Amino acid sequence: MYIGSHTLMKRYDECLLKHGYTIEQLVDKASDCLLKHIHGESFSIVCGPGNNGADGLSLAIKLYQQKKNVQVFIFENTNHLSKANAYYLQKCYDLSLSVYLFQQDNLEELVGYMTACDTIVDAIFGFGLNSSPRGIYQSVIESINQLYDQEVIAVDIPTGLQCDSGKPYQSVIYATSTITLSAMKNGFLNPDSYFFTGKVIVEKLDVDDVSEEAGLYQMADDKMMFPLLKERIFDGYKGTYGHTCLITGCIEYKGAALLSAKGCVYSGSGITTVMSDQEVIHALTQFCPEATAVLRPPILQKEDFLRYDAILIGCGLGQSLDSYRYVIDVLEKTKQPLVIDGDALTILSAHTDLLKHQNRDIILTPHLGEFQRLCPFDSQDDMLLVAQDFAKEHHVVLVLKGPYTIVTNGQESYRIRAGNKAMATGGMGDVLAGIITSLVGQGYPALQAAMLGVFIHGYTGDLLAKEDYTVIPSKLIEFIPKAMNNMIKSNPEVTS
Ligand SMILES: NC(=O)C1=CN([C@@H]2O[C@H](COP(=O)(O)OP(=O)(O)OC[C@H]3O[C@@H](n4cnc5c(N)ncnc54)[C@H](OP(=O)(O)O)[C@@H]3O)[C@@H](O)[C@H]2O)[C@H](O)CC1
Ligand SMILES: [K+]
Repeated sequence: MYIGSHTLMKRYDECLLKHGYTIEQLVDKASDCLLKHIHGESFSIVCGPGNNGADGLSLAIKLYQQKKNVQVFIFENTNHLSKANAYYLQKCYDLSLSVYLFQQDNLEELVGYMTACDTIVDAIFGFGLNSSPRGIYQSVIESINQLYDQEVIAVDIPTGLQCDSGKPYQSVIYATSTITLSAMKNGFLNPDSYFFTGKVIVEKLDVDDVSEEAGLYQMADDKMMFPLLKERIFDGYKGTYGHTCLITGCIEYKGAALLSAKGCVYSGSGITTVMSDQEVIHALTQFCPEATAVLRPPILQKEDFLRYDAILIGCGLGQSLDSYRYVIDVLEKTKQPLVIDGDALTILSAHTDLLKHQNRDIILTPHLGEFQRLCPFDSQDDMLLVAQDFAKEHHVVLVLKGPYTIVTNGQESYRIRAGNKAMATGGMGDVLAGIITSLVGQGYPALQAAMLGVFIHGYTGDLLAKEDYTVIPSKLIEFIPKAMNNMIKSNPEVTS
C-alpha cells in the first residue's frame, strides 16, 4: 500500500499528466473508482471548485446516466473553477442535471433539499485544501453535519481534514466512509482521523503506476518485512555474522551504551565490541558478558577500526569536546558502514558537510527533535517530503523515529507498520541503534538493515504490549530472539 501527503499527491498527478493523461481523463478514472463503492438511489453531490469537485461532477453524470436521482450543489460557477471542474460542470448543464448554486441567502433551503436523498457525496475539497475552509464552505459543512439520516461519502478526504496530519481544521465533514484515490493519505495513519473518515477504502486509478516516480511512501508491513529476515545458515559461526564496533557511552550515560550493545548481540551480531570508557566497560561485563570491549583511545585512528564490519557512534556518547572529536574522527578516518544515533547526531548537526563525499552506507536514526537540529523545518512542512529530500541531499538512509517510523534513502521511502505507544520509554532508541548496527554488520544493505531493524524492534514491542502496559528496553531486548524466530517461522518462503 502506498502513502501520500498533499505534496506527494500533487507530484503524483503531475507525473500522470507527464505520462500523457489529460486532467479530464484522470477525473473520469477517479469517478469510476467512486462509482464502484456508491450504492443507493438518490444522491446529493456537493462539489467544490477544484478537482475534488470535478470528481464529484463526473460521478454525478455517471449516476444520472444510470437513471439515479441526482442533485448537484456547487459554490461558484465563475472562472475560479479548475479546468476539469469547468469541463464537467458544463457537461452537467448540457445534460440538464439539477445544479444548485449555494449563496449566503439560500443555504438553509438548499441543505433542506438534501434531506430527501439517501446519500450525500462530499466532493468539496480534497488534498488541495490549504487552510480552514472559508466563508460559505464552513457553513455548508456544519449544516451537512446536522443531517443524521443520510450516508455521507467523502471523495478522497473528508473536507476539512488535513491531508498530512489527519487533524481537523475548524470545520470538517463527518463521513460515514471515505473513498481515497490512488494512495492512502498520510493523515489517515493518525487513529483520531477515523472520527472523520469513517471506513477508508483505497482505490487505485486505472492508469500507469507512477507511485515510485512520484516518491510515494510504501507501507512496510508483516508481509513485506518477514521475508527480508534471513534464516541463520547451517555451518555459520561468529565470523559469519559480522564484527560490530559501538563507540558509545561515557561516565554520565552508561545505560545507553549497555542497551545498544545488548540489542546488537541479541539481534544476531557475530561479535560486538564496545569502545568506551572504563566505567562503561566494567558495567558491560555484568550486563552483557557476550559483548567484548576496548578502551576508547583519546584520538581515534584509522587502524583502530580495520577489523570491523560496521560502526555505531552515539548512544550515550555525551556532548563533551572529546565526543565532538570522536564524531569527526569517525567520519574522517573510517570507511565502514556507519550508524549515527543520539548525541552523535546533535554533534553532526553543526557539521553536516562531513556527510559529503563519504562514499559508504550511513544510517542516521534521529527522533523528531534531533532531526529538527539536523534539518531545521517548520511545523507546517510536509515531513514526508522533508525527510526524503534530506536523505537524497546527504546520501544517507534516514530513520525518522515516531509512529510508523519513516525510513528513506531519498529514492525509496517507507513507513514501518510496527511499534506502539507502550514503547515510549528512555533507552528504546539505543536498542534500535544496536539492532540496526547488528544487521548492517551481518551484511544487510543499509536500507534493508534500517527497515528490518525498525520492524524487529517494533514487532518485538508489539508482542510484549499485548500483555504489558509499558514495554521497557531491557525486557524488549530479551524478547528479540523470540520475535525474530517468530518472523522466520511465519515466513511462508522458509516454512514451506
Ligand atoms: N491521482 C489522483 O488521486 C487524482 C485525484 N484527483 C482529485 O483531485 C483532488 C485535488 O484537486 P485540487 O484541485 O488540487 O484540490 P481541491 O479540489 O482539493 O481544492 C482546490 C480548490 O480549493 C480552494 N481552496 C483551498 N483552500 C481553501 C480554503 N481554505 N477555503 C476555500 N477554498 C480553498 C482552492 O482555491 P485557491 O484560491 O486556494 O487556489 C482551489 O480552488 C484530489 O483530492 C482528488 O479528489 C483528480 O481526480 C485527479 C487524479
Ligand atoms: K472531499
